[in-house]
Amino acid sequence: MRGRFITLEGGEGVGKSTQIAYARSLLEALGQRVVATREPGGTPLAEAIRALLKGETGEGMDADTELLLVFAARNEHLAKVIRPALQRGDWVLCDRFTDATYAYQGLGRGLPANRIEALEHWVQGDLRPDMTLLLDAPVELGFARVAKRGEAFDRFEREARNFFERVRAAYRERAGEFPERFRVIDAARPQADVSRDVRDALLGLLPAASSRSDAEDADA
Ligand SMILES: Nc1ncnc2c1ncn2[C@@H]1O[C@H](COP(=O)(O)OP(=O)(O)OP(=O)(O)O)[C@@H](O)[C@H]1O
Ligand SMILES: Cc1cn([C@H]2C[C@H](O)[C@@H](COP(=O)(O)O)O2)c(=O)[nH]c1=O
Repeated sequence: MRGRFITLEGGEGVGKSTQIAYARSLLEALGQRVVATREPGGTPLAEAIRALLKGETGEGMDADTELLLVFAARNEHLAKVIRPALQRGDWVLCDRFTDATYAYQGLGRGLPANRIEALEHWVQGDLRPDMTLLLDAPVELGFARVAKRGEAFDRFEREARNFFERVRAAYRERAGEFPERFRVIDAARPQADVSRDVRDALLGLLPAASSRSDAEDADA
């Protein structure tokens, strides 16, 4: 049986990594095999591309170069990690995927959607996430959380506020376009409230045999 492909999306600092860690421990406690991964990244080569994208060379980057690097990393990640895991029947929890490309390189950078669609079709074929959890929160709230980490901002995080407003708007548009796939979660609330919504969304994908009370035991 093919596994489940779940992506978490949203702007900077909304809590994606936090909720992936939560989802992983919940699913593992329910006896599921889980691969938790991220984009860009997830393999040594894709992580090296991530470092280039995040700006470790210190030079700027043409928007089309950025788009091509994102999809080069994605192709490697799909070939080495995501497709094999799904073929084994595992759950794949991925911190960002192609919706991020539509948000950041599409509305954010202003690249035309048909350029992204062409690469999506080439690299993914018909593979799409089974479910996408969009953690939605005001841009300033996400940045306040990122700032608390006390780390230097990367090449994306140094973009202007209106870039991230476009990213947020693009994610919300995508959620409206694909309502069967997206669950929009208000990520401005305390962590435990967000996790409850994540749990409810995931339980909806589990076979009926894994009951809600099992999940409540795992959560305790
Ligand atoms: N609901 C929440 N309320 C308050 N703080 C939170 C919440 N969720 C996560 N945090 C904290 O906010 C910070 C950012 O969270 P996290 O790293 O999970 O976000 P992210 O979306 O993965 O960030 P990035 O976009 O940088 O990858 C962390 O310090 C985390 O502990
Ligand atoms: C998948 C993907 C990612 N990005 C950007 C978005 C973020 O600023 C960084 C990833 O770092 P984070 O720790 O997850 O915040 O990469 C992008 O521009 N396009 C994409 O497709």
